Amino acid sequence: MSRRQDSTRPRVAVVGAGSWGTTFGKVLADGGAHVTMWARRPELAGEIQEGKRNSEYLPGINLPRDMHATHHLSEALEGAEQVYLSIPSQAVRQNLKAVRPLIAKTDAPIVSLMKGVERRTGLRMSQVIEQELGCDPARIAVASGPNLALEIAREQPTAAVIASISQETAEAVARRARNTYFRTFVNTDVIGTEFGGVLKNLIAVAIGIVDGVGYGENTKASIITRGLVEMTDFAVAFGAHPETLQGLAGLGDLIATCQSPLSRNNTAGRLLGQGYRFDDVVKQMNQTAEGLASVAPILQLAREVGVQMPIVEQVKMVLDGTMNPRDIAPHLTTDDDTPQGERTQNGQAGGGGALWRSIQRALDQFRNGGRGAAGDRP
Ligand SMILES: NC(=O)C1=CN([C@@H]2O[C@H](COP(=O)(O)OP(=O)(O)OC[C@H]3O[C@@H](n4cnc5c(N)ncnc54)[C@H](O)[C@@H]3O)[C@@H](O)[C@H]2O)C=CC1
Ligand SMILES: O=C(CO)COP(=O)(O)O
Repeated sequence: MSRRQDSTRPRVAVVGAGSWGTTFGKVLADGGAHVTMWARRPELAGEIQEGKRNSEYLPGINLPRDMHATHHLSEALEGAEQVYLSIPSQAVRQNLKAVRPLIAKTDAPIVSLMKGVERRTGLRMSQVIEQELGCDPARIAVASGPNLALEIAREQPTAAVIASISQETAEAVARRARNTYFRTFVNTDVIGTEFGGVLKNLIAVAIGIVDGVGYGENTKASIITRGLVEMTDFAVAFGAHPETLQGLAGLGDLIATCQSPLSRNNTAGRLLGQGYRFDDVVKQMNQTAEGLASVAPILQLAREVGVQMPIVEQVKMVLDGTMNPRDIAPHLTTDDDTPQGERTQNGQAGGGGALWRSIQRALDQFRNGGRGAAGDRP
């Protein structure tokens, strides 16, 4: 590629050069963009820029020749038509403070690639971006889906979804972030798309735990299925469309993350299930496992809207060391004797929560002449 051809390519910036940021940079470059990565560490920026490698995060992967990297944020952001963010969720706010003045004169879409919530505030990443950049939410997009970085870096065919409250923004980002091995769909359900990515991490930790204990496929399938119910109840209570949780950002990502040993959340869970203590697991993980920091704020949010999340509750107990990993199950050990309807634990889409559940139970009892329990509901 000549310098002239390179300069006619649309410029994009990727902030964060870990496994996902670098992989996404490759996706964008292979899709025709002029990509500049920002890496916090100069030596990593140097390796990507000079060697076209990121040996720490993507061993064995050759990066495109025209993918660039710098550890100067201003250089990375200069002239960017779109800005992608891929750093651990707990570090996003502080990094955005540095980004803000550098993009003040542009209206470039800002795209979150992250799958966590901020521990202190419980906010989704698009909300943190909106707060810190003070920008129109229609400029913000999020990318999610079954996207294990190393598989995509190996160019294995994958689909993802780009969500923005602005269809136009979602489409502009989806057009840029696609190539022969990476296809992007769009939706306008930012809440469902973001929460799907956050919540599947928590279920993947649970799957890792039971895997580490040595339980088999029945346990895992039960947790995945009931986990999807928890994810849906929670997200819908916050305004998500239930269909989003059936899509790439929900079920799709849940399957990928729960099945793959590449998943860091799954790996962290497995170590816990094998008997390692939480502190030791954190020490052993040299990449980001977002689920570990998201458990507490998600449970706090769930309590605020009256949504029950028995699997996530148990993950927290295992993390806290108050539950033996062997006892984790797709239900609460404190379940009462009344069999639950299968469809959701919290009632209808829309999130009536515990209140709705009691009403359902009372109605069922009334229909049964005051006898018996609620059966499976469609
Ligand atoms: N790796 C994957 O397969 C996927 C990851 N994600 C999400 O992408 C986000 C980033 O994860 P990964 O790239 O996988 O993590 P990673 O652990 O591979 O890389 C994180 C990067 O952020 C940098 N970093 C750490 N602390 C920082 C700070 N305070 N300020 C600036 N940079 C800092 C690290 O040096 C590293 O370059 C997470 O929210 C994750 O859930 C989403 C889809 C796939
Ligand atoms: O989000 C992911 C796959 O879609 C990556 O999952 P982990 O963060 O658990 O590796």
